[in-house]
Amino acid sequence: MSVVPEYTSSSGDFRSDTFTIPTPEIWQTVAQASLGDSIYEEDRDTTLLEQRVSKELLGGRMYGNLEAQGLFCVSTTMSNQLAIRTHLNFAPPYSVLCDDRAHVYVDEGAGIAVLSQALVRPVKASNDRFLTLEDIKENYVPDIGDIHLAPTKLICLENTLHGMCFPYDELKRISDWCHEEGIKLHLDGARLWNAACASSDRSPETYLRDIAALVDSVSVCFSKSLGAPIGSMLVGGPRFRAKARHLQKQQGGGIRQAGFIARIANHCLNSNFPKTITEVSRATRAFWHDLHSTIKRDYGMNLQLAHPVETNFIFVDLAKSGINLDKFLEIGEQNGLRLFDGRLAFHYQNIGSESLCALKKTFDDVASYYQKHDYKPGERSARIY
Ligand SMILES: Cc1ncc(COP(=O)(O)O)c(C=O)c1O
Ligand SMILES: C[C@@H](O)[C@H](N)C(=O)O
Repeated sequence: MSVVPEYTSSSGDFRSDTFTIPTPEIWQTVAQASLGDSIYEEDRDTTLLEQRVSKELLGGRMYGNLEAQGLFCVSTTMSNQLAIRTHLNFAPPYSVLCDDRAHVYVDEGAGIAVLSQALVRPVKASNDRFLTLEDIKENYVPDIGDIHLAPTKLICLENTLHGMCFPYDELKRISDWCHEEGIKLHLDGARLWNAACASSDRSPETYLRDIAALVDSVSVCFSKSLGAPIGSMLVGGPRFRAKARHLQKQQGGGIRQAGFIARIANHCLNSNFPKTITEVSRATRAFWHDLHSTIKRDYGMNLQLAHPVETNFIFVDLAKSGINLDKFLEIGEQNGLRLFDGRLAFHYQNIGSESLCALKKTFDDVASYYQKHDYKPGERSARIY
């Protein structure tokens, strides 16, 4: 039986912000966790976290001034799929429209089709960054009684998506239109914390509240940039939460003594939002600025981005930059780094000087290699994010 090597640090891990590991402080907070059974809604820490996220952080109101209520979930895949099933409420034929890069479409195991029996309408963002209302209008399926069609009953947006922020004003336009058309709007906000900290025209706290007021439901995640090992929160109106909680139990997603998980999530909120998450984004942008300019100056290599750097991700387009994926991973490993491909995820445990020096040296070594070797595209292309 193969032995999995012990994972003791994420300082050299740029694969994703999901790889952060619990800190000693996290384990210390567990000792004070409440012990109630959260399936019977008897756990204090779970209830306090649900209330803190829905009432305090998201301002207590969803679209239509509905009271916001939180449902603690084990993952954001679960909270997204529960939201979709709850909104669609089993009346196919219908369809869900989303960005063709959306996690709910690309990375949730065809959950929309399998669990909600819905057609998915993936749409390419015409600006390569976020879906506009025009993109949606050109691709949604109207409910006009045509028995050939699967009318659009839900739109799922994502903020951030590939580290890019969804502009508030565009989300407002889409929200207004959706609700005139009788279409529900869910937001996959696994990294909504990051978008809030990157907002240029309102505080992170105000941003979260303003966003929640535009959507019918939102998922926020504790196990990404916040640094918790597990946990997500699905927030919606009272009837929505009641139905989602029923479906959660049906799917085996009910959690007995969830107090310690909820307490850890709350601890990570206190520790990392908004200050730490803001610092990670600043460090990410600064690293890219320095990397691009020095690699060009020292080696003449013009590194290309697949997406703009707005929060905690740098998406280097390896092929356009003339870098073979396998060579990049090989040199990264030589420098003690864990990489998936050109997507570099920054988090509060890998922005120390040693980590960033190892990452910079990786690119120096790659650029130096290509001063002596021609670029050969590899068999394997980068993961489709
Ligand atoms: C945008 C987005 N949504 C949802 C998820 C799913 O989260 P989880 O891993 O908790 O299921 C992820 C990945 O972690 C993600 O990047
Ligand atoms: C791969 C995906 O599920 C994960 N959310 C990530 O961004 O790493």
